[in-house]
Amino acid sequence: MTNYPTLTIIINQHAASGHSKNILRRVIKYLKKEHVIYHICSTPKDGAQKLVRDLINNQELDHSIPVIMGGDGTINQAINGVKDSQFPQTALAYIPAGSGNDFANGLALSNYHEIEILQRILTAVIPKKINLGQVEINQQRHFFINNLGIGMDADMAHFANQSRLKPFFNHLHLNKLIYLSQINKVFKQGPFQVKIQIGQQHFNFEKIVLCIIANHPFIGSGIPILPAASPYENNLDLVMADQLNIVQIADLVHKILTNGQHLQSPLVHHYQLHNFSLTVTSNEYGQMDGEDLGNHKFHLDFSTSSQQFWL
Ligand SMILES: Nc1ncnc2c1ncn2[C@@H]1O[C@H](COP(=O)(O)OP(=O)(O)OP(=O)(O)O)[C@@H](O)[C@H]1O
Repeated sequence: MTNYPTLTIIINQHAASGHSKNILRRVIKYLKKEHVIYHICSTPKDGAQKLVRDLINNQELDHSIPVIMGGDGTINQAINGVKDSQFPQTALAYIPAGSGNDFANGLALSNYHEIEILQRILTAVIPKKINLGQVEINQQRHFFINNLGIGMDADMAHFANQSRLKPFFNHLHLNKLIYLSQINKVFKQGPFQVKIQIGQQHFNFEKIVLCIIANHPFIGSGIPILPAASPYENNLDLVMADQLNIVQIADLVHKILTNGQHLQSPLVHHYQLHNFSLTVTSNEYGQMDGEDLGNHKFHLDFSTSSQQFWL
């Protein structure tokens, strides 16, 4: 017998086009070598949310640590399952196994091999508190780990998901190229109006093309769009960009990728906030942790929450 905790591994075997199964194989090999007791549950087609909620509500975890293995979509669903459950304080562990893994970038887990992450989980003494975004959409509460975006990033995600080229790029493991291939459609979308309310104060922005509310610095598989954002701080970063010409876009992209000076541009608006409302008055695409929110007007009430992690 070892002193290690028992693990319940909740794996999305389809994450990263099935590559998550290779990570699971290496994890199991290590657990067997160390005589750790573990159980495996695979996520169903509709994801991890109901599975995690039911495991908690039916007390099937039986004091084991739930270890989520998958990408950003899977960890988002797992957290929403915890929050929906009768024990919303339940701590999770996470081994990134997706294609993008931006949440893992935000937690600096991407610097570690999966077996190092596993060793940290097995030897952690107390769970750490990680900040989450919380948003109310049509009186329904959702939690996000990465970001919620309206405008260019959501347009790009929407058109990429619709594209007939997507399976082709996925097959070649060139997932990021699908986004670049959609850039001409994204530029055809016009600017939109955003209204922000912070307490009693109201702010209007007339010609916004990009609006992102983020919990950590990274979007799009490691692009540090909000270098000051931290998942350990109890706030959210809001960044908006005004309508830009191609030269201004090139300049901002260069600054994002080199020195983080893009936030100083007069065309970029940046705030760190705790509680605020955001209204978009025209029909626009939205995304939350990569999930398409559709094309419509938005009224969103943001606040923060937290999730305990064995890290
Ligand atoms: N058994 C399954 N069969 C088909 N799809 C599944 C199954 N389990 C989960 N999924 C789907 O996988 C998607 C989530 O994938 P996830 O985000 O974890 O991986 P990824 O897309 O490779 O990584 P990332 O989001 O980090 O780029 C969800 O939409 C979920 O519905």
